[in-house]
Amino acid sequence: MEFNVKVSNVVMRYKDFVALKGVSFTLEQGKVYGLLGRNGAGKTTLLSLLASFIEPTSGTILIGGENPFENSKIMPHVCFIYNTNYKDEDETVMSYFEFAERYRPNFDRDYAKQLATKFKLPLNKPLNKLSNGMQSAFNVTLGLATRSQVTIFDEAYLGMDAPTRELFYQEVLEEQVRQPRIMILSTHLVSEMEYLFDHVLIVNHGHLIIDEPYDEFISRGASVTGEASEVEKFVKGMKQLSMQQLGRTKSVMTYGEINDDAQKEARKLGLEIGPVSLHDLFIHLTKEEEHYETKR
Ligand SMILES: Nc1ncnc2c1ncn2[C@@H]1O[C@H](COP(=O)(O)OP(=O)(O)OP(=O)(O)O)[C@@H](O)[C@H]1O
Repeated sequence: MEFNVKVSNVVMRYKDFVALKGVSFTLEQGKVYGLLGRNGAGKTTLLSLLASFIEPTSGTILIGGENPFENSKIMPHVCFIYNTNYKDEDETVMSYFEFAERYRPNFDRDYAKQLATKFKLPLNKPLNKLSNGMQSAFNVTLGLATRSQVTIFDEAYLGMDAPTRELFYQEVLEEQVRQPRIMILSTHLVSEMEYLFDHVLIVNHGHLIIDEPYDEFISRGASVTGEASEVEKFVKGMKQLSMQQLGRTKSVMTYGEINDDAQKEARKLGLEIGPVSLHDLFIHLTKEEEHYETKR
């Protein structure tokens, strides 16, 4: 069975606050999705809907062609990993693995133990005796070893140190080769994690403003640098996200295609066209103040 995800025109209202305002997208097996958004943009709300923790106010969510809400056929194949509070949890790491094995059809106990060794998780230690970073490593271990068709990590790295996060990222990449599935990584660590993403979703104020393959999205951003008046002429009419000027040298971040003719023109004018990072595009597409200049 294919567990692709189809979200159509989903609205989520909490009393009189609308957290998601008509969101539609599809997710395909074998891809890692980076879900980005400012604080309060609606990421956790969206992920909680996919995990059927809550039901949408309107719109539809289909996983494997079915409504996943309270659906015992679908739910075992969706795994939502988030920052869980284990302060009252005195079960051990190993007993959680045994529990997961009973309820998760694809849970791989050997892989879970390998990950526990990598993350230095003592199997016989109660969860509430693990440090914050170790609890996150435990969560990530469950998410990876559960091998659910739809695996969601909502800021799962909280508290992990940099080398541990790197171990997690490497496992995400290796797992996508070994057992391809849908993985969604919601994160604020954009620069650190962007190399993992096949596809980028950006939520802003409850709207999905970007839903694009990573490479296509990134290729639309450019920095145009050179003599100020030439740069101004060149970027006129383009969507401009930011500008910096030092003396007579100006650099403008643009968003939109710069075709081959325009590239040639830029070279003639002595302008340099460089790439822009996902981090920069994200910041400037979601910043609060008016863009200093928008499409004219
Ligand atoms: N149960 C709730 N009742 C009322 N409002 C809520 C509830 N849950 C979330 N919200 C509101 O919905 C909006 C989106 O919240 P959400 O947690 O989805 O954001 P987020 O993008 O995950 O943010 P962050 O990056 O800070 O974790 C916020 O304004 C939040 O206050």
